Amino acid sequence: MINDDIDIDRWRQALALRSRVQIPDFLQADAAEALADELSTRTPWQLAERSSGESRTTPRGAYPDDVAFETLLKRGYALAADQYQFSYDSYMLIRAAKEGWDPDLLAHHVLRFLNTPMFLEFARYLGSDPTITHASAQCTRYRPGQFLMPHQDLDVNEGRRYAFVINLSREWRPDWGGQLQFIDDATGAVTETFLPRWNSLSLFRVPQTHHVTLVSPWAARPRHAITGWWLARSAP
Ligand SMILES: O=C(O)CCC(=O)C(=O)O
Ligand SMILES: [Fe+2]
Repeated sequence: MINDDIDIDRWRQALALRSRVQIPDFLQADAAEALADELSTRTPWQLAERSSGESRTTPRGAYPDDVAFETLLKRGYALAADQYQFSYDSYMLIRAAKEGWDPDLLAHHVLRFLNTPMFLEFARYLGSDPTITHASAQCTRYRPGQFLMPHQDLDVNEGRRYAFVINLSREWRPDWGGQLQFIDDATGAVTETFLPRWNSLSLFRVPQTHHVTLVSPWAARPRHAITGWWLARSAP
């Protein structure tokens, strides 16, 4: 599933030095194509957002219509002036696997692959982190107007060591927004921007302050990704 030509030692060094990297051509081309096709045509998305003041995910099969979607976005924008907000579409692979949702989806293979001994060995080596034992993953989609405000990915229970994003939207333009940016807590400066480039892996050590900028109204397609964390956990 991963591209055999990745220069692992080069990225390992860069990651150790800078705590984040973006690796191009991460998946084998046919896997990237097949997953991207599934994300854009067959994934049963649920909307995750906080416009009620608390995080909510719409029930399966009840994705809001355009009017309701716009209403929720506008409510979220109003609250975003002084509180943490986000709006993105999610397909929760861990929950889906546990509950037996949609067994024909290819995305299930990704979660399984990320948890094979071989991949976890690769993750520990690439991240110079012997504590990594598991990976979580979800599919995500950011449509025009959706966003994820600054946060650090800290989760006391989960043991998140690295965050990863496999970007699966083709020919993403910088003016389409949807950029993963890293913020210096002391100065507020943007220290690095990762465009969601086709088939790149954005990988960074947790915690770091980061956000996903608003996807522009004129973006020609949604921003699709498979994202999650490499975890240090004692039990499954
Ligand atoms: O999609 C991305 O680039 C990052 C997503 C993220 O930060 C998160 O889901 O916590
Ligand atoms: Fe994050």
